Amino acid sequence: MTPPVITVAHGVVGYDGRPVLRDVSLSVTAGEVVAVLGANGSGKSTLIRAVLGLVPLAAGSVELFGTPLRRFRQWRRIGYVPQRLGAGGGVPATVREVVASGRLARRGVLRPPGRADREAVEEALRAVGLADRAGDPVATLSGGQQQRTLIARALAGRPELLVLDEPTAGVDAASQEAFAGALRDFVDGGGTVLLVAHELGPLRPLISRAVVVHQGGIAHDGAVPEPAGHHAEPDHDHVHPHGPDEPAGLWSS
Ligand SMILES: Nc1ncnc2c1ncn2[C@@H]1O[C@H](COP(=O)(O)OP(=O)(O)OP(=O)(O)O)[C@@H](O)[C@H]1O
Repeated sequence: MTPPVITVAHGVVGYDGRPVLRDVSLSVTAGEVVAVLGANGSGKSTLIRAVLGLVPLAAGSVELFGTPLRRFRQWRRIGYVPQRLGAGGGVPATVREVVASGRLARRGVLRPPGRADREAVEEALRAVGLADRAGDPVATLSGGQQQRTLIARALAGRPELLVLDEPTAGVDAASQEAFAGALRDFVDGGGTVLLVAHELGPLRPLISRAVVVHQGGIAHDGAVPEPAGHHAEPDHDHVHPHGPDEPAGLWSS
């Protein structure tokens, strides 16, 4: 049997001795699109950073593609888009250069890019709707377009797993739609996705499962919860898949 793409078993993470994740277990199988939801500071980013080995576990274990994290070396199978580019300080790189950097893990730094590299870069640029901006300096793009550039960089490496931290936060509607389209193509091609989100927006129909992080644990793992505003509707009387002690405003924080 194929092992899960991600397995976290009883993961504990703390910063400076202060626990952030207490006992988190999570398994993601190939082809799933899992959204990690929760209020600000609940530990969503910490969870995905622990999955990637970017923060150490105080206890518990992580496996990627069936291999314990400490022995895992096949990083080309994973594309990661962190939360923000930051102000950038006027990086002169063009959109195409940034996206092409996503091929480095595959081709190595010293070998010049080949046709497969160039094709993967152009395809990724098309996937996120930035082919016409490829020659422009990244600094001249909107925040949403810069975020799409990072997503294209991850896609250019042709990963099997995409890990995205708030890919659509503060991103304009056009970029959100473009991103949703690129993600759909990726998933249709057999890709697996783990993403942190505050609001799902156009991503919503793509999400197969939601994991809600609350007070250092997983408060819900299953169907995508309704947006918070929905609760105010007068005809809102269906039974929730999650417990009655669920925190309000998971979506509005
Ligand atoms: N490097 C760090 N050192 C110390 N504390 C940290 C560090 N990173 C995060 N924290 C703290 O850990 C807690 C969880 O942070 P995390 O970024 O995982 O939450 P989050 O759910 O992703 O929040 P947000 O929605 O604001 O991005 C917060 O209280 C945060 O201040």
